[in-house]
Order: sequence, then C-alpha cells, then structure tokens
Amino acid sequence: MGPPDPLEKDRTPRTWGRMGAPITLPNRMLRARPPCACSASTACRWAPCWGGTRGLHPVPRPEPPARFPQGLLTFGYIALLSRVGEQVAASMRKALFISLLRQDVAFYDANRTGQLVNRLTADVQEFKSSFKLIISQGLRSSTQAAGCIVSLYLLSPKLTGLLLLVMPTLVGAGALVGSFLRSLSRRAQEQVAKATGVADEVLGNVRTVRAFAMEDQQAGLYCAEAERSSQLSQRLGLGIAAFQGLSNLALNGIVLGTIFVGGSLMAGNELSPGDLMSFLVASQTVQRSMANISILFGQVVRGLSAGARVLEFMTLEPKVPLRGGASIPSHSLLGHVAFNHVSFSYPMRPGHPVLRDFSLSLPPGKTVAIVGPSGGGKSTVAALLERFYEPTQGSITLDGHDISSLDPSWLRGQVIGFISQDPVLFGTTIMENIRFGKPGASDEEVYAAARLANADDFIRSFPEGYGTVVGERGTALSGGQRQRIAIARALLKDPAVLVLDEATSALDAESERVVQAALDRSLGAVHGGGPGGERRGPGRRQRSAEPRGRRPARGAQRGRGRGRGWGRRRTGSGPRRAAPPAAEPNGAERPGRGR
Ligand SMILES: Nc1ncnc2c1ncn2[C@@H]1O[C@H](COP(=O)(O)OP(=O)(O)OP(=O)(O)O)[C@@H](O)[C@H]1O
Repeated sequence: MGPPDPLEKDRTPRTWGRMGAPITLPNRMLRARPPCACSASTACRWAPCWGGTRGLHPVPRPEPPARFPQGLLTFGYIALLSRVGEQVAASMRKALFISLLRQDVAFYDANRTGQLVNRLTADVQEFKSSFKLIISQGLRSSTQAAGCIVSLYLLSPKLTGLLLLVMPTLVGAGALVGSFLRSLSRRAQEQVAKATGVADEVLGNVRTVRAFAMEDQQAGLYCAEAERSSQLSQRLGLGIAAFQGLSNLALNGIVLGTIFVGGSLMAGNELSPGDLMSFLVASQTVQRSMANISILFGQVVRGLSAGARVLEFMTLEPKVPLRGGASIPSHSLLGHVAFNHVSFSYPMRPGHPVLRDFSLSLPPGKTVAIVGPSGGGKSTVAALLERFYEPTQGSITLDGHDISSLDPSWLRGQVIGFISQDPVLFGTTIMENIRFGKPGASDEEVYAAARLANADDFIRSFPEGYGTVVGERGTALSGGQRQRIAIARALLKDPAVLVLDEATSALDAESERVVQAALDRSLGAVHGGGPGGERRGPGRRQRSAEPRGRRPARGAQRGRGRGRGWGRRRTGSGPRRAAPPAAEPNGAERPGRGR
C-alpha cells in the first residue's frame, strides 16, 4: 500500500474534521488547555478580590503566594495557545488547499487565482489572530467579568439583578451591530482579495505588461482596487469605533445608574456604605472587562468573516469528484472514444452553446485531427474528453463505457495524455517536470521519454542538465523547449489516448519540425519498451490542415471536424501495428457549433 493520498474522497474538506483528525485530535486536547490555563491564571489574579470585596479594599492585590502559579499559568497558556493557533491555521490551510485542488475546472473559470491565494493566506491569518485573541484576552476578560459578577451578587443580589436586567438590551444591540459589521468586514476582505487577484495577474504576466508599456495603466488598476479596499476597511473601522464608543457610554451609564440605585438602597438601610463601595469597585472591573471585550469585538468580527470565507471553499463539493467510479482493466482497454450527440455550454456562459448535437467516433489505433475555425470548439472537445466539464446533453464513451461512470482520476492519470496549446511547466527542475507525468518513474524512464520527445540533447547541453531549474511556469526555456518537455511529460505517462491540442502551434518552423518529429517517433514507438508506447485516439491539429505523411480522413469545412489516423492496436499477446489510415475513421463526425 502506498502512502495515504490527501486528495481521497473521504478526506474532503467537507469532512475536514475527519480528515484533520490526526492533526486536530491533539489540537482538541490542547485547545482545552489554554482556556483552562487562562482561566486559572485569571482566577489566581482575582482570587483575593473575591475574598476581599466585602469591606473597603479598593485596589485588589494578589497575595505573594498567588504570584508564582499565576506566572507559570500565564506562560503555560501563552505557549499552548500559540501552538494551538498555529496548528489550527495549518490544518485550515491544508484542508482549504486540498479542497481547492478538488474543485471543478469551472470553479477556476469563475475565481481568480490571486483571490484564492488570498483566502489561503490572509484570511487564515486573520482567523488565527482572532482565535488567539478571543482565547487569551477574550477569555480573560470574560472570566474576570463573570467572577466579579459573582462578587456583586454576594454583595447585593438586588442591585446585581437590576444590573443584569439591562444586559439583554446591550447584548441584543451588540448582536445587531455585529451582524452589520460582519457583512461590511466580508466585503472589505473580498475587496482585499480582488486587489490581490489583480496584483497576482499583473506580476505573473509582467513580460506582457512590459512589452506593451502598460506599467502605469496596471499600477492604476491595482491602486484603484487597493483604494476601494482601504475605503471599505476605513468604513469598517468607523463602525467598530462607533460600536466601542457606544458600548463605553452604555457601560459608564450602568456605573452611574449603580451609584444612583445604590445610594437609594443605602438611604433605605438595605446596603452598607462599605458594601456599596465594594460593589462600585467590582462593577468597575466588570465595566473594564466589558470594554476590553468590546475592543476585541472588531477583531472577532474580522476573524469570523475570514473564517466564513475559508469555510465556504472548504465545504464546497465539486460536481465531478476526483475519484470514484469504474476503471477498465489495462488488458481489455482498447481506447475507442465516441461522442454521442453531445451538446455543451460553458458554465460561465450558459446561453452560448459551443457544441450542439456533436457526434464523433475515434477508433482505436487511429490518429484523428479535428480541424475547424478558431473558437469552433476543438479545445472544448478535448476538455470534455478529459472530463474538465460535463456535457449538457449526450454522452462520451470509452470502449462503450460512459466516461461519467469511470474513475476520473484513472481516466486522466492513466488513459489520457494531454499536451495543450501553451503547456505550463512548474518552477522546478527539468527532471521533476518530466516526472510529473509519472511520479514514480526512474531516472532512466525520464531520459527515455526525453529522448523520444527530442528533448534529451538540449537538456544535456545545459550546465545543470536535467537538474536545470526552468523558472516560474518554465519561462527560462524557449517555447520549443517547453513544448518538448511537455511532450516528454505526457509520453512518460504512456497514455492509451494522447490528446494534442495544437501542441506545435506556438512554435517557429524549425521548432515545429523537431517537435513534430518527436511526436511521430513517439507515436511509432513500440509499446512496452518504455515511454511513448502505443497511442490511440484523438489528436488535434488546426494550423496544419493536412498533417505530414497522413491522409486526411474527412474534408474540412467550417465548424466541422476532420480526422486522420495512424497508430497500432494492442492485442492480448502483445502490440502490433494496425493498418495505416487509408480510409475515413469509423463513425460519423458531425461536429456542430452553436450559434
Ligand atoms: N472556460 C471557458 N468559459 C467560457 N467560454 C469558453 C471557455 N473556453 C472557451 N470558451 C468559448 O468556447 C468557444 C470554443 O472555444 P475553444 O477553445 O474550444 O475553441 P477552439 O476551436 O479550440 O479555438 P482555437 O482554435 O482558437 O484554440 C469559444 O467561443 C470560447 O470563447
């Protein structure tokens, strides 16, 4: 058994608690400790106060023996709190990241990367700070207030009863203002995320910005977003300030009311002057604690809305789960792909059908090129086959099995190899980038895939060879070199169906010739002898209407597909070459574009 996979279904963020159990179990235990330590520390501080309020002790002072445990407990709760806070934040980040990775591709069409990164960083940070503040200061203030309310009750139940009568009004008003401030805080955080999204996009495409001399315009765009975010935060600050001012006013009013009512009680001999004085001292402590709580309130509001934003994506379920479903045993996998009356609109543009009643049959052992105008839906066909999106109508089958019943992870990981128009590499070494196609591959397998993709020579010409770091998104390589590494990455996977989405379109003539040769070599390679073995299924060329050395299967026309084929068919006893495509691929293609 391999190591546990963090992306497995039963570890979904909806079940974050379950998934994070190994992390959160000690958390739970630890979580219980800081509050206890904090309360105990506060209790040590205020213990003499409870014993000494009856009588004139205006400034309660801890007795010397209480100082040592108080210091120890303070150390204990701060150390534990910091540990728990960091663990909670790490658990949240991990769960959120795992959840984000599981989301549908449509989710990424709707959300900018920068905004998602903002949730992973700033929102989790905000939540963690609030969590720690609530536990430390909030708990201390609450225990102080609760302890002193007990003292007040012991001194004068009647006066305390009157005091508590006004509390629900204050709490109700606080809750109302709180919900308003929370929504304002949420808007402010969304705006911060939007500004981060702009920054992320601009910095990630700085070459394009530089090439068009758009620095000032882009700076203006970011500044406008940052300004909006600042304004919203200032409004939030105003709201919090107003809340704190009003709550201070109310608390001072309560103290004045206490003096007034206490005076009447004293006049009626229901309260002694000493008790009234003690009552006032204790009620001032309550007032101070409540004032502290109201100051914390702003942080709580921000923390709660940040937590809600994190949870929103942590509990989101993708339409197409990453795993689950049947898989076809490799010995019986032929690779016959069929689109049956498929209609499709992108979730972002539901009113704009891209495919309408589209049917296509891709026989095993053939290469089919789909040719059509720009925007005609060729990439969409590849995306549907990868199950990046679900057809609105119709079905797609692999060897007669509806791909919606097949395990998407198996389909993408073992059946389909995909080389996109603009392949993106990771900012690590060439070796690791190629190995992305098959994580357990040996160095030898990586070299073989690179040789097949005509990439080995140029890789070895670098001083660092396969250890060369390719820069962010592979920017330290030429377009042709990137393409060839992407091809090696796909070939290493040895997929049954290889999808080439204009894999050579961005290249100059020489690079295209080299890459095309690499593809031809790989498609002709003997299966079982390493990467780049048997390939079946759809390829796609749009720029080159008639790929070299292959006979087109159908005539091209606007909005219609055209296929061509080559390849081999696998048999039970081993691979053998299938006949070259002298005729049209089986099945009727009728790609259509919705307009
Ligand atoms: N993620 C998306 N969300 C919404 N609409 C999209 C999305 N991707 C593509 N489209 C739209 O779908 C239509 C088909 O796009 P597609 O990329 O499949 O065309 P294509 O034939 O591959 O074009 P090209 O040859 O220029 O790459 C276009 O109108 C495009 O604007």
